Amino acid sequence: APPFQRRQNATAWTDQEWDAIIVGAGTAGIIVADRLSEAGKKTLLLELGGVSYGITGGTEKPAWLDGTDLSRVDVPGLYKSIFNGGTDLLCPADVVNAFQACTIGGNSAINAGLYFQPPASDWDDYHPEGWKSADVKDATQRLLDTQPSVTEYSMDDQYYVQTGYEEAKKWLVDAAGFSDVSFNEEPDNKDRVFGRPVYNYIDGQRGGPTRTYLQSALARSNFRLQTGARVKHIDHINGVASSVTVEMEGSSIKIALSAGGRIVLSAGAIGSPGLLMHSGIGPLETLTNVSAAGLISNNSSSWVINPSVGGGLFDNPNTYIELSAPTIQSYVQDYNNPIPADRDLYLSARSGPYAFASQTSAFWAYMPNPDGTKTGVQGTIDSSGHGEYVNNNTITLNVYGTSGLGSTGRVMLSQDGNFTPGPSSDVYYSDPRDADNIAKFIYSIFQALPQSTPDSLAADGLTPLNIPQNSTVEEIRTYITTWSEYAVGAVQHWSSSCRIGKCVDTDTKVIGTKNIHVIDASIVSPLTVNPQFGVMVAAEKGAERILETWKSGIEISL
Ligand SMILES: Cc1cc2nc3c(=O)[nH]c(=O)nc-3n(C[C@H](O)[C@H](O)[C@H](O)COP(=O)(O)OP(=O)(O)OC[C@H]3O[C@@H](n4cnc5c(N)ncnc54)[C@H](O)[C@@H]3O)c2cc1C
Repeated sequence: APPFQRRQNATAWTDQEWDAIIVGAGTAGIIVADRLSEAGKKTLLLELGGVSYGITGGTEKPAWLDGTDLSRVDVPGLYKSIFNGGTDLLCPADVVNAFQACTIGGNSAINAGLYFQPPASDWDDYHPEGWKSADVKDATQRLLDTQPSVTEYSMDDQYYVQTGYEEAKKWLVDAAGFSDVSFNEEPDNKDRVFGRPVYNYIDGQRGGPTRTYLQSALARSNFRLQTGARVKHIDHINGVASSVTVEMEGSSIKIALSAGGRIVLSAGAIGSPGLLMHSGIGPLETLTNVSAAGLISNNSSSWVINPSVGGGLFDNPNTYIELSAPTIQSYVQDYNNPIPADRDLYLSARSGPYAFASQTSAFWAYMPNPDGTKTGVQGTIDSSGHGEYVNNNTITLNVYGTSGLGSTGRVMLSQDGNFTPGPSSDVYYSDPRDADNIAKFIYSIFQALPQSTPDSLAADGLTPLNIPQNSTVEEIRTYITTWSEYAVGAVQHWSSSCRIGKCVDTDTKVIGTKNIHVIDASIVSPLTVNPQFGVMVAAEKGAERILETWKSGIEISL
C-alpha cells in the first residue's frame, strides 16, 4: 500500500457520507480538497490514476535513480521523456481524447513546471465581477505562500545550458528592444519583455500541489485520497446531487454525500465537462445523444440543460521555430543514460541540467487590435532542436498565441459509442485574426535577426531554419496554419470549457444545479501565461467561494 494510506481516514470509506467529494486529484482538485478539509469538511478526493512522485509511492524511474526515493516525476530534467510513452502516468484512451496525465497531481505531475503568475489584466479583462485581480489577490498570495515560484532552480545557484539564452537575449533585448525583466518581480508586465523562466520546483525537484497542499491534507483524519477510483457520473435530480457513481476494480459503487454536501469536479478542462454531460448536465442535443445510447442514468425530466458546458474550449496555437547559430550548443536530457557528470551533479547536489525542464528563456508581447483589444503572444526557448533539425547548433523557439485570441472550440463526445470527451476540430485558428496577429509578431521579431537563409546561415546570430528569416507575413501565416511537425500541434494547455459567469456562477457552482461545482482549468479564461499558476489561483479562490457560501447557511434540500 502507498505510504499515505496510513494517516488519513481509512475505515470503510465507501459506506460513509462525505461533506465534499472532489473528483480528480490534479492541479486544482488537490488544492480544493486541502482547503475544504482544513475548514473541517469531511473530504473525499477521488482519483482515477495511481502513484506518481516518490513521495506518493511512485516507482516508475530509469535505473540511474535506483536507490533514491525519486521517481521519474521528481526529476525536472526528465520532463520531455513523458512524450516517449511507456508510462502509467498518462490517461487511458477512453478517459479523454487528448494527451493528459491521470495520476496523483494530474498534469502538474508531468508538466514542465513553468509557473508564471498571470498579469492582473488577465483577471480584469477576461473574468467577471468577483474574479477581478483585486478579488484574487489574497488567493494568489496564499498560493505563493504555499508554493513559491523560483528563478534559481539549480541548487548551486548556477545556470546551465545557456548558449541559447545568450543568443536569444542578443536578439530580443539588444536588437529588438524587449526589456530584460525578472518575471517574478514584475508579473503584470507582459508587453515586449524577455527573461529567464520561473518554475514551481522545490529544492531541485518537481514541486506542485502534491508536494505541498496534498501533504497537509493527508495529515488530517477528515480527509481521504482514494486512487484507482474512476467517477462515471454524478447522481442528481434537477441539479441536486446525492452521490457519485464510481468504478473501482471493475465494480460500480455509489459514494454518498452528506446533507448539504458539495461535489466539486476537478477532472480537467476536457474531463469535467465530459462528466457533466455523462450526468445529464449540458447542452440538450448532447444529452439527447448520450441518453439514446443508454449512458445517462437519470430521467430526462431531471436533467439540467446548460448550453455552456464544454463551450469555449481553448488551447494555445503554437509553432516551433528551429534556430541555429555557430555559438549554440544544444542539450538533450537523456532518460536512461545521462552524461555521468550531469547525473552526479543532480544526484549529489540537485544541480545542473537535470534540475530544470530545458526552457532557457521566455518572452511576451501584445499585438493591438483595431477594436482596442489586444492579443497576447508568448515565446519559450528550449535547449535543443526538434524534428529534422537536431544538430548541435540548433534550439527550438515555441511561439504561442495566448490571451485575447478569438479561436475556441468545445468539448465533444466521441461518436464511437464510448462518448469519450475530447476537443472539437475548430480550437485553433477558427478566428482568422489570431493567425494574422501571430504571423505579424513572428515577422516583426524576424526583422531584428541578421539577414540569412536556411542555405546561407548568419555568421553571427540566429538563423531560422524552418521558416526563412526573409519570409513575408503571408508566408509565415500560411506556415503556422498548415499542419506539420512544427505547426498546429496541440500544446495540451486545455482550458476555458466551463467558464465563470457562463457555465459556473462566481461561486463556481454549475448554473442550474444546487451543489455541483467545477474548479479546474475549465473555469479560467485563456491566460497570457502557461495555465497552471492561474488554475491554482482559481482553486484557492474557488475553495474560498465554496466555504463562504457554506458558512452563510445556504440550505440544500432534496
Ligand atoms: C505535457 C504538458 C506540459 C505542460 N507544461 C506546463 C507548464 O510548464 N506550465 C504550465 O503552467 N502549464 C503546463 N501544462 C498545463 C497544465 O499542467 C494544466 O493546465 C493544469 O495542470 C491543469 O490542471 P487541472 O486541475 O485543470 O487538471 P489536471 O491537473 O489535469 O487534473 C485532472 C485530474 O482529474 C483526474 N480525473 C479525470 N477524470 C476523472 C474521473 N472520471 N474520475 C476520477 N478522476 C478523474 C485525472 O486523472 C487528473 O488527475 C502542461 C500540460 C501538459 C499536458
